Amino acid sequence: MTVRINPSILSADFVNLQRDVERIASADLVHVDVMDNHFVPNLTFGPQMVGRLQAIAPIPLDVHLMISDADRWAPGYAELGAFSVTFHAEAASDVVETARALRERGSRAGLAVKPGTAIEPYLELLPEFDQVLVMTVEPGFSGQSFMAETMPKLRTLRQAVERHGLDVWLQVDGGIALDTIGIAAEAGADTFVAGSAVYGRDSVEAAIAELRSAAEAHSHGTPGRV
Ligand SMILES: O=C(CO)[C@H](O)[C@H](O)COP(=O)(O)O
Ligand SMILES: [Fe+2]
Repeated sequence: MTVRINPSILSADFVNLQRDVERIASADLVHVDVMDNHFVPNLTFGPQMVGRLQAIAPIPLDVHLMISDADRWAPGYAELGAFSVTFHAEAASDVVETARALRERGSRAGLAVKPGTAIEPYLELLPEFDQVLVMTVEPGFSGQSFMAETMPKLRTLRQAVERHGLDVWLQVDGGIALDTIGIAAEAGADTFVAGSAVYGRDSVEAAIAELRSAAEAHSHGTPGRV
């Protein structure tokens, strides 16, 4: 199974964002956290900044919207050219319509769920999505501790994806570091967001390589895995 490492620029230096985005060129995607101080108690930036990041980033943008009224605002991020746009199930009134609007505009459609949100109601909708994001912390801030109690949700998703032969990426976000990434990989994740575990290191390149090896060692489909 292909492992993807998506550093989160929430842990970057906002005054030197271009420099910090260029430092992670060896990663797969740039994870861009959009927060509105309403859906979550934190505020980052909006479409103007995402448009500039899209113009300068050396790797594609993985936009994670933590904003209310996702149905209304998500399609605009796809129009900026983002590779993927993920919105929260808790913030949308029609997740299928919003996912279709994203795909029509050329982006991968992602559905995110908070730690306390059950995944079962969305399993039959999986073909409408290209990726599902299981939050492994309460959304809002970087540097929080990984919540292992979210792993059963990931196992349920992995089983559903395999059973139906779907190509849906399973992403985790929050508290992913060298000591937790293997737990999420073993539970079925293939796409890993890491903020502080990348930008908190002197060598972000070494951090990305080490996270990738640790995930691959526990990934589904790895030769030798039972
Ligand atoms: O969506 C997020 C927070 O809501 C961020 O992507 C996440 O916090 C990444 O930071 P860290 O890896 O330090 O937990
Ligand atoms: Fe995120």
